Amino acid sequence: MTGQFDTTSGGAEAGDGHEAELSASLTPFDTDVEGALRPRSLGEFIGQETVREQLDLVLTAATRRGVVPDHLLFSGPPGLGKTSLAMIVAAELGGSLRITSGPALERPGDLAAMLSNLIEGDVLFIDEIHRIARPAEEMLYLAMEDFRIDIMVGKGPGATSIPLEIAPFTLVGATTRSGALTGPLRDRFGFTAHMDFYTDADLARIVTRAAEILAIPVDPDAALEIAGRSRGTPRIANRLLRRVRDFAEVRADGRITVPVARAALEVYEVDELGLDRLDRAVLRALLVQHEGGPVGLSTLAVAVGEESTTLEEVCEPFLVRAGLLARTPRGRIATAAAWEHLGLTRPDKTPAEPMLPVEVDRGPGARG
Ligand SMILES: Nc1ncnc2c1ncn2[C@@H]1O[C@H](COP(=O)(O)OP(=O)(O)OP(=O)(O)O)[C@@H](O)[C@H]1O
Repeated sequence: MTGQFDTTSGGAEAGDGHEAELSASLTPFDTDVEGALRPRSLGEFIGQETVREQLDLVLTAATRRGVVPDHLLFSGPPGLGKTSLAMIVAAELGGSLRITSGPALERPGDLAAMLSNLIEGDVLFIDEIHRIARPAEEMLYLAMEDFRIDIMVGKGPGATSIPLEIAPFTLVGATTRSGALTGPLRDRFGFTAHMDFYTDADLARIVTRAAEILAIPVDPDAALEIAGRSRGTPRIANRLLRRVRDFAEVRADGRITVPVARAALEVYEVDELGLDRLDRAVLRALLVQHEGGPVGLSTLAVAVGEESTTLEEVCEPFLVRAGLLARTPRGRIATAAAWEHLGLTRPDKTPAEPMLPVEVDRGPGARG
């Protein structure tokens, strides 16, 4: 079954100038390279076996009962396939996919317009749902539970609310911070999928699949080499593949072999663990300027000329996950693996042992 993907209308009222904003951040399957690489069915979706099995059960059972499936929440770091899964849900159900994001739903009217335009079986995808404004969130409660919204007419004491039935639909919410969702919103999802980082073997399959779609000849070992530097993330794997392809076409014969992949990734400054220049600059500042810490985040940020938030949100999660950096109450510290990775020797920071008087047992009857 193939669903339709409506990412342009956003469901907002025509002419309010808000359509593009409501649906700006996302792309349908075929508009760009990333879209072309998206898996289109659960069968094509590589890895995340548990999520796939659970989701398949939810969708199949609902289809057999002839009802719309429960609302679905996909949580996990960026680039792991939440948007792709939402598209797959719509495709598997044969419904249309309406795409928007939490920050775009500033006014409840924006959401009301989208909801009232849904037809039965549609899938409404709200990316970054943890960033939805409170009034829109409250409207969503009723919509999710009773397929109904209350439209406020008028202002002040004369204002009245008119209930409006909406078509049964499935909401798919995606979030990188499920902890930031309010309890009432989280409770209204019938199924939550926690997406994990991918194994190198799964990423190598993703690279191989993408290479086939893009008609890039790639050796299996080279796919694994790219996978190993992709930080467990399909989006990064596909991006590195495209950069390695550039290198292979310009500096080699077009085929991606292990030496070609290694040479390319050296040019793009992606090391064997997947660290980029900024990651290594952070580690170097921590090791060389601060002897491995502990050091505060803002001090590190100044040392590498970046914003603290960039360090905290972009570099740190991976450095921590790779076991190179640890957060402690006194600040960031480097692990032994970090010294080893940058090929540096840890200075001996143990303070000199104070000379303590040693008591010697000279045995009974001994004299001073
Ligand atoms: N399981 C998978 N199998 C094959 N390709 C995948 C898989 N998951 C993701 N991809 C690829 O990775 C790219 C990024 O995936 P997607 O946009 O769905 O991630 P996301 O989690 O929604 O990210 P974000 O939260 O940043 O929007 C897609 O274009 C797709 O090609």
